Amino acid sequence: MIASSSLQSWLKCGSDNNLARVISLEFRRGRSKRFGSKMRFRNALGSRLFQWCSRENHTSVRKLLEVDGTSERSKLLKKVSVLMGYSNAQDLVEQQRVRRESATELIAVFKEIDFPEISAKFPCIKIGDASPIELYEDSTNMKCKETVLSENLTNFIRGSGGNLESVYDFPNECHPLSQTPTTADDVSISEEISPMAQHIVQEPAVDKETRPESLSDAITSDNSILDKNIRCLPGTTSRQYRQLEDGGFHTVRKLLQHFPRTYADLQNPHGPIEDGQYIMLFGTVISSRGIKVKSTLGFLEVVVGCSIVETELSSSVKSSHSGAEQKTIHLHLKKFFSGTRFSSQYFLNCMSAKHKEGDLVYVSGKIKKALANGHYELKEYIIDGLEGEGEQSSMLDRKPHPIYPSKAGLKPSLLGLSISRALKMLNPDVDPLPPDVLTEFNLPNLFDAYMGIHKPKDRDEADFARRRLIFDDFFYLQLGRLFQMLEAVGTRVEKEELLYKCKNHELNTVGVDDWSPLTKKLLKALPYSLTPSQLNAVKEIIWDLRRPVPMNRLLQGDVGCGKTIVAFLACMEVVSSGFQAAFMVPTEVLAVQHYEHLTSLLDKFDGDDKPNIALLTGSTSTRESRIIRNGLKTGEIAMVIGTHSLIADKTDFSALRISVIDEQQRFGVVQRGRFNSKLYTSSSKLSDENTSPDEASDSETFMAPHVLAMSATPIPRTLALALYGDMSLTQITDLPPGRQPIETLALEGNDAGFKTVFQMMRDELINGGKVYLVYPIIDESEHLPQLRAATAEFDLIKQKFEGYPCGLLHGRMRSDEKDEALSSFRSGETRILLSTQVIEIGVDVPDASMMVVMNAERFGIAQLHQLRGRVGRGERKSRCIFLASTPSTLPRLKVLEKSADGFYLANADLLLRGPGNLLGKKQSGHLPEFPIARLEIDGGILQEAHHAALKVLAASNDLALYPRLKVELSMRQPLCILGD
Ligand SMILES: Nc1ncnc2c1ncn2[C@@H]1O[C@H](COP(=O)(O)OP(=O)(O)OP(=O)(O)O)[C@@H](O)[C@H]1O
Repeated sequence: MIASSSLQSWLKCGSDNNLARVISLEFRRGRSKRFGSKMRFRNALGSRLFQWCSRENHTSVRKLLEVDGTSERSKLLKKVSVLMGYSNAQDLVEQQRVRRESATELIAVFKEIDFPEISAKFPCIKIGDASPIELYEDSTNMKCKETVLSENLTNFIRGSGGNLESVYDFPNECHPLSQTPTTADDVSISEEISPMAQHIVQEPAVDKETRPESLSDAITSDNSILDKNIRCLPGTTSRQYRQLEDGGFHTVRKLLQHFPRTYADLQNPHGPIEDGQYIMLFGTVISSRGIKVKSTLGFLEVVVGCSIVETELSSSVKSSHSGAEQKTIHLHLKKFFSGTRFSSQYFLNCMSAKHKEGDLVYVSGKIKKALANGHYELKEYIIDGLEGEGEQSSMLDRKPHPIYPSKAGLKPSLLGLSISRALKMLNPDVDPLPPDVLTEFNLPNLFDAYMGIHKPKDRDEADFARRRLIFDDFFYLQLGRLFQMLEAVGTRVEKEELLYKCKNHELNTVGVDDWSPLTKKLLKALPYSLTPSQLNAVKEIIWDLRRPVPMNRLLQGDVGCGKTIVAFLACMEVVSSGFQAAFMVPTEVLAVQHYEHLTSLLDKFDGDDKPNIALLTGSTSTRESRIIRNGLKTGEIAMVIGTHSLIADKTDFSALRISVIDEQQRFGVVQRGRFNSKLYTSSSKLSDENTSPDEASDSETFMAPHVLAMSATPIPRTLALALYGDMSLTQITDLPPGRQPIETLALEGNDAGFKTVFQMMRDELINGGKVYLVYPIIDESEHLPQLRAATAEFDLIKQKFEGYPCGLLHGRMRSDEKDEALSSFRSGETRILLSTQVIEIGVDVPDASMMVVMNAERFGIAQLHQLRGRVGRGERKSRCIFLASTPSTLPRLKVLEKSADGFYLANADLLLRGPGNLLGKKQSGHLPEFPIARLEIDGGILQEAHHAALKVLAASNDLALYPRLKVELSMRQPLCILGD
């Protein structure tokens, strides 16, 4: 008894903290099999106690503590814990954990931030320049805390050789509460430490007038706060730091670039609530309790009361809106915990304490079931507290409440809280963009943009902010790319030309009067006038062709918008100057079609200046192709239209100046590059009068041909190149006059579906239309019995539509048979064409008015869009029917019902497939990380960003005038990811 009280008094006299830590350690080691060593136990706890006993000569106490063997170990731990005033060892561990976390968090703030390391990494961070003592000097309160900390918490550490981590820090998986479900978000410490941390992050205000303009000065300017380590965030616990870092949020910028996925409308929804419905409501915590069901099971139940407006008249309280009723519903949020550890009353109490009665919260989830009138159980829910007065008042002010997507298992509430803290650190002067760019492009400054996206006053402010942040995404990409190009271009001429282009980006067209005579002649020969955007496209391309730097341009326009004639005109411009043009298409059918189209136009030329045009495909006879190749080599042939044969090794050009690649997505990267190896010789003259003879000969020798790629549906890689690469973009945005939208229907290909389709076909044929039937395969396949085959259905269709001649077209037919089938359909000799996807690319039969695609789910979205583009190419109203094999595939096809916009559909594809490796040869890959931009709707901002980047580089091509932009660029965009 005496021994016991003596030990008790010793335990209570100041060393209890240390001893408790030892016991806690031993207890946890005992639980974790990995650490259940008797040896350690003796060393750690035993030796301390025995030392003390020996010193104090307490033999009786010594006896009391004398235990041998691990079976007695737990008894001792319990005994000592009770003597120390805890109910048992587990209770001690629990309380130690709470203390330990608080301590570690505080120590983290004082000790863990390695200021010199941070400042070495980020020279812009000023705190590293000052000695830590000075930093803390102002904060006596904090200094005091640090001293207490040092004394209380580091005593025993010193006794253990100063190695806190090794002695007390457990690997996460061994921590008894490490498996705590992530419902807990301990922020209690944050209030305590925030004043100090705020002090740390506050930087001296910089007088705008005296702002340094040199690069080194700029590096230390305030915009660099964005690249500070998040460990500088005020009021954040070390556990939260770790969580954030594990989630990839290493810098303030990363955090601020985690944008809300949406904003909650603070008006709770109207209408009745049904089972399974997804709801997002604001409300007040009514109760929160942790209930232990049995020794290994417990649950937490939080009841939230939300006020909603219902349209049903049965509810009790009338609102001011006529016909609407306001009532309070109760949401029951339950979370179950299993295992003795998590079902302890202590743990459950801790969990329930997270939500206090009266707390304002935001709840989202699915209604599981109605429990009673006005009471609903919610599943898969998220409950976010509205932390701090700011958020609560934002709720009361009915401001939009940002909803953050979770990332790497981080709770949206933690992210929201950390973002709020990061915003507090921001300086209004954080923007590296020059003010004139902001004014010209009507953008908010960066500070306002971050505030506006995370804490908008209203939706408009959020939208305005979003515009700026999207602009930044694109602007730095464009700036980086152009900057890199300027740095990298080899010759002086190219550099100057590129700069010229940058400086005069608004003068980038050549008016019709200045076109070459041949180009003007072709324009005159057309049976129609060009649409405004076709005309603009030609002007833009011709301007580029006259630069002595190779053009790399994408001509994008939706199916049937008339890209071919634009490319023909560009070829004529080059031919007119004595150079050669090559026009490469992916199929023979298309090559023949283009060849016939162009020759028919050239036939209208009067005089004898008609250029010599040739057709070269795989089906061209050996003799004929030898003659053509010879003509290309000698320069006798000015323009060649063909397939892959154009890039065969044996095809040489005398002065190739432009290569047009139609439907360029059909060609691989390597194939496109092959044209570059066909450098033209310097024998021909240059058309650019502005270029001096010296420069001309320089560039002539080394310049690769201009490349004009055409695409209706840019595949992901193309799109990515337009964004990242040096590919300029010309768009045709209008359709020739008289075109009507194609009526699109996605139907299930069952009996009823076919009946409808056949009836529609009949109506179309009676009205004089022509119908394409597209099949996924040529012949029936045993392995794929569900697929319809073109040849197998030929007779059936002939029978069904007697009196309407049918044709067949597929890839296994001979070239002349294909031409024959297509020209019969074009002339109207056949009215129904059963075909495979061979018609997908570029086939132009203007009066074809209906298309039916069998087993449409077998085709990609972009492919279906291309196929659909084979109809609606004239003035006749057209229809396209996609037949799905199963109902489950219908939703994907319905995307095409809703949109006829190639860019939108390409993006749907982009999201599914990723844009591929930009610089490699792969055609598949992952989506680039755009934190906020959505390509399908933000193309306009991309253009603006491009212009802004040009403007900046035009003013200072090496960015010497904009040091802050240069720093920002390197922080955002390590240039290596852009290639080169
Ligand atoms: N300005 C115009 N006015 C009237 N018709 C035009 C005009 N421009 C082109 N066309 C006609 O529109 C049809 C489609 O043109 P074209 O084949 O060049 O389209 P495209 O953009 O290449 O389409 P796709 O991507 O499907 O190949 C052709 O019959 C062409 O003669």
